[in-house]
Amino acid sequence: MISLRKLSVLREGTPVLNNISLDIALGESIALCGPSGCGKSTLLKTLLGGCHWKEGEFLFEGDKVTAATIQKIRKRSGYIGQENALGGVSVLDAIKQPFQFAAHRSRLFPENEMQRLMQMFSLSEELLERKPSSLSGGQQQRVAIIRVLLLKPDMIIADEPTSALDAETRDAVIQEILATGRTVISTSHDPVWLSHCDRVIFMDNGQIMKEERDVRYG
Ligand SMILES: Nc1ncnc2c1ncn2[C@@H]1O[C@H](COP(=O)(O)OP(=O)(O)OP(=O)(O)O)[C@@H](O)[C@H]1O
Repeated sequence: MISLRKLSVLREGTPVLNNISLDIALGESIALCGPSGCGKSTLLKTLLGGCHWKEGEFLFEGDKVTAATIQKIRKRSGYIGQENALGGVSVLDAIKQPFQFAAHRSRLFPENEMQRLMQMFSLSEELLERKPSSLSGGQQQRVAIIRVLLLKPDMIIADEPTSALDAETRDAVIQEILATGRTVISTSHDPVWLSHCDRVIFMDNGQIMKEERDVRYG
C-alpha cells in the first residue's frame, strides 16, 4: 500500500529523517517506537503530506506520491494527533465536524455507532454537551479517536493514541482500532499497544534501526 524508498526529510533545514525505507501492506498494523525526538511524528506527518522529503521516493498503491495522490491518501486516512485540537462549541459539534467537510457531506452521521463507541470508551453521554476544552486529556483523546472511527477510514495514522488512557479504555481502543483488520500506522511507547501491532519499527536519530514482529511484552 505504502512504500518509502531511501526517504530523507529536513525540518527547518535540519535533517530529521535519513534514508528511511519501509513497506506497509494493506491491513497491516505498524508501530514506530524510539526515543523522543527521533523522528516518529515526522514520519507520520510525511505520510499525510505535512513534511516534504528532499530525497528518496514515496509510493502509494504503486504510484509516486504527488500533490494529487497525497489528497487520495488523506481522503482514505484518519489522523489521531498528539494534540487533539477539538474545535466546536460542544463535544458533539466536534465529533460531527468532519461530516460537514466536502469529502463526507453526503454521509449520514452514524448516531448509533457514536453511542456504542462512547459506551465502549467509558464516556458518558452527558459529555456531548460540554465544551471540548473542559474535558480531561484522556477524555479528549477518546473523543478524537471516536471522531476518526466514525469516518471508517481504510487507514488510521495515530500518534501515541493511548498515551492518556487507563488500562481499561486502552484495551477498548486497541479492540476498535487494531482488531479490525484495517491499516494502522502509529507511534507508541505503550507495551500493550505494541504487542497488538503486526510489526514494531525501532527508530533512533532519524533512522530505522530494526524491526520486530509478534512483539510480546510483560
Ligand atoms: N515544526 C518543527 N520544526 C522544526 N523542527 C521540528 C518540528 N517539529 C519537530 N522538529 C524536530 O524534528 C525532530 C523529530 O521530531 P519528532 O516530533 O518527529 O520526534 P518524535 O520521535 O515523534 O518525538 P516524541 O516522541 O517526543 O513525540 C526533533 O529534533 C524535533 O525537534
